[in-house]
Amino acid sequence: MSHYRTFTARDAVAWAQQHGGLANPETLTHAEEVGDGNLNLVFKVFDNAGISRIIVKQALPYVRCVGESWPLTLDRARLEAETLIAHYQHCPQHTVHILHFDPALAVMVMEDLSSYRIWRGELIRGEYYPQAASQLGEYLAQVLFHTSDFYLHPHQKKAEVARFINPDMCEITEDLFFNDPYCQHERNNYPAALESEVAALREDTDLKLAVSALKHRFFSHAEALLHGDIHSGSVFVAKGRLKAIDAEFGFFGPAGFDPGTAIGNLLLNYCGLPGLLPLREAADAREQRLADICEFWHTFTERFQALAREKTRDQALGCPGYTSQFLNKVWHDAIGYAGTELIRRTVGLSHVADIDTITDDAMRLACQRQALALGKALILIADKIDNVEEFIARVRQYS
Ligand SMILES: Nc1ncnc2c1ncn2[C@@H]1O[C@H](COP(=O)(O)OP(=O)(O)O)[C@@H](O)[C@H]1O
Ligand SMILES: CSC[C@H]1O[C@H](OP(=O)(O)O)[C@H](O)[C@@H]1O
Repeated sequence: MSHYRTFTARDAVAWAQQHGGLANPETLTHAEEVGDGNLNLVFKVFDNAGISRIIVKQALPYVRCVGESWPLTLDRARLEAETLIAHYQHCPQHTVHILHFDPALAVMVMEDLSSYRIWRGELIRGEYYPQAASQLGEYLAQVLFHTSDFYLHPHQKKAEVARFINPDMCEITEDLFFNDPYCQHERNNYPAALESEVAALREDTDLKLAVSALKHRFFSHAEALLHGDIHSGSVFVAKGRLKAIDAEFGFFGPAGFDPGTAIGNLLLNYCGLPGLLPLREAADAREQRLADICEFWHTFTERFQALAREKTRDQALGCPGYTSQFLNKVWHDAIGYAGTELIRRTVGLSHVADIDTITDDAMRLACQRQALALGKALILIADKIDNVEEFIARVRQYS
């Protein structure tokens, strides 16, 4: 018999008092539900001075943004907590700290990051965090390397793959990224004016073949413990600091998926900027986004290479030149996955504020068209791009 019940604000306060690890838990007095994501309840728990001190997050037995007609496993809370705990072990400076997890209630208690801001909002407002991209590269290099066959003993790696089997959440990604945009589906959501571009997606056999290969690798390549949904809304930033949250899509998948999702979201912002900021500021912010992608790419590559040099345990994977060969494949995958993120956020169920909050209809449509054209091109040319300079040059071609 399950003890699950949906938390009220009062429950959240009691839970935070009991499990928040504060020296003075009685000072916690009230809570507010602030969840703005697609899936879960998130409570901020405040003290008697009105300061938010602890976060209590609970999975609902359905998809929040759709409702009870779309039931969803509560086990996603365990997968989120365990992924973040594993990532914290390898990169505490860039991962939110999970303080407590209860599987029956699907509730976790975590570090309050209210002094940070969600990166997506900052990117939309034109606020620049010059270290964020390189910190995100550091986070992904650390967590992907330390959960890969380069580092883990083969037995431990296989046990970890089993612990992080996440079929229900993976199915959402499999459908939303790789199926829906390429067929007529009731979940799709795009303006009528985009119909001819969207019909062209359905008819493009080369594109669909490339998407099939990306989906197949997502199904079958258990390379590392991914965050699984590392978009700019899953990243908190502050001056010189960055922390990842929201890892309920975590599982062992192709290492290029996370860097691809991150780059895809920087590019969605790039596409939206002309509709978000005045002309001159938008042009400057676009250059910053391209510089962000460069920083992210270089940091990830250099850190992963350095970790592989110092810490590879497997004899064959330690062969000189193998890490570079592996990383070339990771980047080819990442470019393809970035393309699928651009497309699914434009025509699929779940959009991004970087484009949807553009108030001028014609401008928003132009930005959506650019995202689609860029997404398509990236999927098709992914395997031909060998370094970030070539990648940036290709992005500029679609501007
Ligand atoms: N550790 C945290 N500290 C402060 N605010 C948080 C924290 N975690 C989540 N939030 C707030 O809750 C919102 C939704 O959280 P998120 O984990 O993205 O939920 P979902 O799983 O539903 O997508 C975030 O955008 C942020 O405003
Ligand atoms: C039906 S879930 C849609 C979408 O929502 C997730 O994002 P988030 O939880 O961060 O809001 C994820 O990107 C899913 O693809």
